[in-house]
Amino acid sequence: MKMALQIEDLTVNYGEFTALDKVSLEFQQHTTLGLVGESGSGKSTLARVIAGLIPPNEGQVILGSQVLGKKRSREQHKMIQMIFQNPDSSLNPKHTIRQILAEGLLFHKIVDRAGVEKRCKELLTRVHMDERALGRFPHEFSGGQRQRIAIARALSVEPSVLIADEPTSALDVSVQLSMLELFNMLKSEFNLTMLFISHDLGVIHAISDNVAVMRQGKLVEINSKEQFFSNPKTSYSRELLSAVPKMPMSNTSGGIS
Ligand SMILES: Nc1ncnc2c1ncn2[C@@H]1O[C@H](COP(=O)(O)OP(=O)(O)OP(=O)(O)O)[C@@H](O)[C@H]1O
Repeated sequence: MKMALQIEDLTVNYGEFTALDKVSLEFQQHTTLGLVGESGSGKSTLARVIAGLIPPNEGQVILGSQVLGKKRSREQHKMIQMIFQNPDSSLNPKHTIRQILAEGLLFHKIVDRAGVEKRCKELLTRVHMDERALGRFPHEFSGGQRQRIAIARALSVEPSVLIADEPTSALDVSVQLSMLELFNMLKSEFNLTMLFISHDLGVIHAISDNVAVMRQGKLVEINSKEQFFSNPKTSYSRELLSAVPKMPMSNTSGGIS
């Protein structure tokens, strides 16, 4: 299978503190890598480096066959998009949903001005929202709907890689489930390669093809989902799994939620 993204020996220091310590990973095209690890293990830092939001002190990110330098081109930036736990961080409260979606479409010349309205409507449909949302403002929507708008915004520029950092953590369980279904659907529709961060192993089970585990800035395990949940490689992963209360079996969590 082709590699969509590779990261090699990524290291990030915050002053004396090493938040990422020579992390290397490969992402096969059109797969989802679930990233788990305790709070402070470096998951968000890794996500932000891959998305180009913070530069690494060492190491590199390779997208397809291109090494992404410290200053990414406009095209390189658009290819890796990120979604956050709080959608408000990427939605300008003073802009209508139309303006929010149109911005990236025009900036990256995905469509011309005449094509914007149609494309905005299509994007909303893809995230299962009504096109009448276009004239409204972010505060007029629920948290789950705002997250859908943030997803539509990220996908508007046609990225090849989507990074989602705890995108369902702030949502009710019922909304979480429909959001996970949406991510799985969009992964196929948009041919995405995904990095999905969650502290919830039920969510990781529902969304991932492969699972990576971080601890204290280091990658301690990378495994297929099946192997991770049935036969993890490290005692740390076994600890993580055993810390999860056993719940009645469900379709999404395989008993771990
Ligand atoms: N800008 C910063 N300056 C200094 N230290 C930072 C900064 N950002 C993160 N850190 C530290 O780096 C470590 C890794 O943080 P990071 O947010 O990547 O962890 P995480 O695994 O995503 O945690 P969580 O699950 O709680 O979000 C933490 O100890 C954090 O306090």
